[in-house]
Amino acid sequence: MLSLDRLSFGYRPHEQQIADLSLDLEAGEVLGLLGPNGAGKTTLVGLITGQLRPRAGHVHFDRAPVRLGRPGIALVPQEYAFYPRLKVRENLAYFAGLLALSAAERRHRIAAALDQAGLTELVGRRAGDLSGGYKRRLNFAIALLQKPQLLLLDEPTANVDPHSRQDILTAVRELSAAGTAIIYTSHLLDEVEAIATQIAVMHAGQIVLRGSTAKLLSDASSQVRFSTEQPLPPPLCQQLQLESLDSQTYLCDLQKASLSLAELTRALEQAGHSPSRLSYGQRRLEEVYLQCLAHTEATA
Ligand SMILES: Nc1ncnc2c1ncn2[C@@H]1O[C@H](COP(=O)(O)OP(=O)(O)OP(=O)(O)O)[C@@H](O)[C@H]1O
Repeated sequence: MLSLDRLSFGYRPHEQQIADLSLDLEAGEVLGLLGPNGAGKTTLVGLITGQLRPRAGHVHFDRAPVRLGRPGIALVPQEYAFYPRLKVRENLAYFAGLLALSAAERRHRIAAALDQAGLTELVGRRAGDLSGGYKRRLNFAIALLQKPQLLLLDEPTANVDPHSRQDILTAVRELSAAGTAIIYTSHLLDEVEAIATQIAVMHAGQIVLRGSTAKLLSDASSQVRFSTEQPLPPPLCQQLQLESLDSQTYLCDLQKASLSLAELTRALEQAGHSPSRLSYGQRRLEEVYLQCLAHTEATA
């Protein structure tokens, strides 16, 4: 459905914020787009929606090149994108009026968007007077008016309370179940782990890790993470094939190192380093993400 082919982009002639990036996404998938500050997530979102033009490469949606305002692609931006002086109802009526719809279809879409975003009770409130969480919901409702096939959400739950966050996540799940492809950028990894079917990690304008959430988490399930009181000597790290996450936190892939958990702890104890805060089994996305970035930075 969405296909990015060898995209490059720079804000200025000698800069490159997106570097030879390719990515595909199918209907109904929720892609968690992760990466540290400045990795290029918002820039990539701008290229997908057609707000930015690639220097090289292509963005295709349903096999046609993407242009700004293409029907079927909607964005929930980081910043508030409505008229604060207008009421909630007036904002929705204004944005629905920009779509080529019959009056009946407009009314229907407004009611559905209000319902999906949990805003029905607040239609008469001035948008600027809403709380931060409800302003986010209004941003979301405006994007839903289009009934998008591809919905991009750029940190939609930043500064949102747990209740509003759950409502937004529920709405995202419902949209994905109905076939909408979703790209979701967030720094809240628990949230991404809960809703994303696919993960892409960006670093310096490139995708450094990509795969299904289930596969990425299960691939890492033979890994043990532990801490020690003192940094371990490099020969011991080499012998046990340990990857250093920070000066006193290590990761061992038992499968790759051909070790059992008992053998690993015995070897550490024999060398005088009792492991503490040891975790083993299904990994959390946060660990996979941090490991990926540590590895990327170490090899950069
Ligand atoms: N309008 C702009 N003009 C020039 N440079 C920009 C502009 N917008 C972003 N950049 C630069 O592009 C790079 C990528 O920024 P971008 O906002 O896409 O990152 P991000 O991954 O979304 O970060 P964050 O997690 O902080 O939102 C950064 O180095 C940033 O300084």
